[in-house]
Amino acid sequence: MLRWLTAGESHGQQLTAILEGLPAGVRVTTADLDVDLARRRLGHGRGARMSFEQDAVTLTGGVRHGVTMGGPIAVQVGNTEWPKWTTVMSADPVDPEVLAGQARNAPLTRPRPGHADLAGMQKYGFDDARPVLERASARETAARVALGAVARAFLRQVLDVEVVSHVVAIGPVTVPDGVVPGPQDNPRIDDDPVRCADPATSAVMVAEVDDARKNGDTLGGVIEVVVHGLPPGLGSHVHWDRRLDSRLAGALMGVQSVKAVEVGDGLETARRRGSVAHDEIVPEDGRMRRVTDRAGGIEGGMTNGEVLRVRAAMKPISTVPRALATVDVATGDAAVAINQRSDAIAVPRGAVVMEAMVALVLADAVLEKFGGDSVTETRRNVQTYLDALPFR
Ligand SMILES: Cc1cc2nc3c(=O)[nH]c(=O)nc-3n(C[C@H](O)[C@H](O)[C@H](O)COP(=O)(O)O)c2cc1C
Ligand SMILES: C=C(O[C@@H]1CC(C(=O)O)=C[C@@H](OP(=O)(O)O)[C@H]1O)C(=O)O
Repeated sequence: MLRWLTAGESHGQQLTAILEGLPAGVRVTTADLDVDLARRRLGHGRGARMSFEQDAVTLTGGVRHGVTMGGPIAVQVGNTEWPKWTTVMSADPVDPEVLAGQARNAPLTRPRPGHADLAGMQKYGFDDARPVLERASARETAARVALGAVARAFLRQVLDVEVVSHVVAIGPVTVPDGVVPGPQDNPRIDDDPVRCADPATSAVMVAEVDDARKNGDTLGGVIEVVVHGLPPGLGSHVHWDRRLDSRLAGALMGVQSVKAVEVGDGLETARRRGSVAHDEIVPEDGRMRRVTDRAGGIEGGMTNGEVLRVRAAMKPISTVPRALATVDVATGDAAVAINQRSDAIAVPRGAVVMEAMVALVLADAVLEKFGGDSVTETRRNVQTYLDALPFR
């Protein structure tokens, strides 16, 4: 079983993450983590912080000379914002007079509709949104992406699995059906300002982002994660919490601002008749082939050997410059919500976070099916299974 945890605040000293349960022998370096962290910072519509936040990443446990040793893998991602926040975010008590002189420490009492501010203040008994937004912030996804890079290395090394993603909708602008990136397409898609795999749609998406920003507004959208190279049989039909679709949906819904998850053709499937909703199986050269991949590579909660496709829908950013109505909790009066430096849209960056979550869930499912204390052992178990697989 693979377990992972993150800790740390948006303007704290650093994020900390631990990944436990990965076998020994996975080749992974700081540079591998840097690749995905850099990808997470890109994208048209990103906020100012993403142009200077450096994501200073260090592997602090579980890896020696570029190879995992079987123990928990520990990662820290330093916040380059920290020097400006040492007093306001200090773990130890600070002299109240010193704090009073810090403009950044002024209580945030005008909660943003759509962010965690108000529900978090009520739940935890705060009269200031700061302690809520610091942890609700998607800054935390940098830690998940660092762990996802480790999971990605494992998947590549045991199964040649590639996890790619693309943005399929921004606001009302949607890519045409049938655009599915290949296993090596991430670098090409990364070059696109909105990580869209279709150049014509990309241009319209960019215009949509520019228009929203010009009007003091924000946007959401839909991301599709596509996974090539998975064998059939990951996950299981036997119990709800062993279903791979259930585990993927939970992991993707666990990313800030995700409001819906679809597997394969998802909601569209529900609108079709059965005769055109499923993936027919035909014999070909003594093997079997699926005519389509509407199911997105999962049937009965298990991979079926086809390309895996899952989609996550992100709501628009809730720090809307054209400020939304709220109540000042200090006075009870009508007010406009906090507006501060923010992304106008985080969907292109969010795609890299979704990849990380999918990679972590798949690495867990691979270990559940094949076990192994070393990459060599896991690979051997995979090969034995594939060699014995009927109807292949
Ligand atoms: C990668 C990423 C970046 C985000 N950037 C911002 C941002 O700059 N400003 C903001 O208000 N919300 C941003 N969000 C969304 C908030 O984190 C989210 O609205 C908040 O956590 C509440 O969402 P929830 O209701 O889904 O929990 C971002 C989300 C992600 C995934
Ligand atoms: C810092 C990151 O994203 C942040 C997520 C976020 C939010 O409310 O979720 C708000 C913004 O933070 P700040 O107000 O400090 O600019 C984003 O920049 C990051 O992704 O690394």
